Amino acid sequence: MTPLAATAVGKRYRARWAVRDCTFSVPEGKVVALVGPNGAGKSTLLRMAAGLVRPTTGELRVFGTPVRGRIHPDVSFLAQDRPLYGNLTVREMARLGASMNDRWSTGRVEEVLALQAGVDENAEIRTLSAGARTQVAIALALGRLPRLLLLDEPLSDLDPLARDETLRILMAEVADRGTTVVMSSHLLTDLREVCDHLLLVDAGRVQIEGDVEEVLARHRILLGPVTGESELEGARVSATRTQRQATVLLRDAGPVPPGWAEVAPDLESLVMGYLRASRDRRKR
Ligand SMILES: Nc1ncnc2c1ncn2[C@@H]1O[C@H](COP(=O)(O)OP(=O)(O)OP(=O)(O)O)[C@@H](O)[C@H]1O
Repeated sequence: MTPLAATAVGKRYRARWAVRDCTFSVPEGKVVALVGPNGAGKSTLLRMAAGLVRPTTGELRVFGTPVRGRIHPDVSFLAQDRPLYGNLTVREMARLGASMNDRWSTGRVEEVLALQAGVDENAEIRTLSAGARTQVAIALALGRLPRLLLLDEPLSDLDPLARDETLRILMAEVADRGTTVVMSSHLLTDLREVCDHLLLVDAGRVQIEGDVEEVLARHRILLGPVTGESELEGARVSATRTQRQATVLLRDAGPVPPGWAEVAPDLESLVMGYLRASRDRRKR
């Protein structure tokens, strides 16, 4: 069953669309990178999937069930503001989690906390650094034993060690339990090593979506003379030019014309190419 599917989903705040006509589906047991610049609509999409925000148009389904104003029992959501009670200790917060959730594993929370070297279970939440609070929030999210884990910018305030710990915990979660993880970031570098599936959004719209290897395999970067661009076959995503040389990102490229060199893009250059195209469309 598809963990998360969106059909023509849009969200309008007053006159402005935060998310527009988004259609995608997320494969089971994979790590999905929800990437896009600031203000792209990532948090809005995740909040809609968690049932916290109602779409203006379209529909989201979680494991086949339409999301209707409440979180699906198989979903955990880590919100960007990490809502935790500052005057409780980490241990007390975990006990509160147990009392608030029908399905809960204290053992799982303790297991995750034990893997997070920088988190003291007896410390009051308000004394913790932002990074440690994020780690506690992730442990609590896993305590719900989710089948779908939605994480809004989970790595943004973690130091390199905590980031590494967190990624290992999430990788083990996917490998051992088959959990699907959707993680947002405005930096692809955060997620590049771990993601199987890419969902790139900008200006509220999906720019590209799919299995990372398949997406990469469909694209080519061609370098050649600016005067010869009309010879290129394939769907042009974007291009940059110096006086003499053009660098063109193509989808489903045809044969390479004489005088042109071909390079396989990495995920970084592919994402940059799509974001450049999106920005150019907005400028027009
Ligand atoms: N509650 C709200 N009321 C009005 N506008 C909103 C609200 N929430 C989000 N927006 C607007 O919707 C757009 C998308 O915001 P969103 O937070 O979803 O983007 P994002 O990709 O998560 O950005 P960031 O990486 O900065 O967190 C932005 O222009 C934002 O200002």
